[in-house]
Amino acid sequence: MMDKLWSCLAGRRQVSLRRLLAPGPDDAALERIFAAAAQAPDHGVLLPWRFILISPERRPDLGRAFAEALAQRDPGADEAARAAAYEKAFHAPCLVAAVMVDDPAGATTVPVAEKLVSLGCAVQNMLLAAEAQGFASGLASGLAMESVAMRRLLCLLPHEQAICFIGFGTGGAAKAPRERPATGRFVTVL
Ligand SMILES: Cc1cc2nc3c(=O)[nH]c(=O)nc-3n(C[C@H](O)[C@H](O)[C@H](O)COP(=O)(O)O)c2cc1C
Repeated sequence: MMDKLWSCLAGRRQVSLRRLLAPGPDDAALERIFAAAAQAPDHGVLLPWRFILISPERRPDLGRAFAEALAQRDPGADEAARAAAYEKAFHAPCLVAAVMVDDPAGATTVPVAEKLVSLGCAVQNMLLAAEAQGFASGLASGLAMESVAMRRLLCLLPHEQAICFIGFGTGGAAKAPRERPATGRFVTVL
């Protein structure tokens, strides 16, 4: 059991979204990926996150949002830069936006940092569930996440924040394993 878990933990690597190729997960595999998110710890059981699957039909809208976000923060961006921003929407056969929900209606003492931790756990569960099913994955964020155009496209409420996109697909060229920090660098004993 530990071997299986470890092989997923150690086997997962960031694959840039443009290198994620078809096939992506089918409906059943994707459902397991989302079900894995539901296993995340969640202080207060607030469900402080949600995920938005970007359908193929809406990729052009996402592309326009990326391009608009670029134009907003850099009005001088040239046509090539705008085209590259638009193209990002077509990377990865399966693309999901990860959104943190800091719902004031759930007024509790759970701080926003804990909600973000819960989202991070959900995301990692999803990456591992993809890995366990033979799919590669990658995360992408950037300034466009907070743009007006992106917020409008994703229909975010004021208390919601798009954190990153998660791409799933079939891996690019195998990367050399990343050297991981020795536990002594981040574990101390009080
Ligand atoms: C919230 C979040 C956002 C990320 N956004 C990006 C990104 O925009 N571009 C990118 O290349 N990697 C992004 N990454 C992935 C990291 O670059 C990657 O995890 C890191 O290089 C370590 O590699 P590994 O995941 O293979 O261990 C993101 C990771 C996290 C947790």
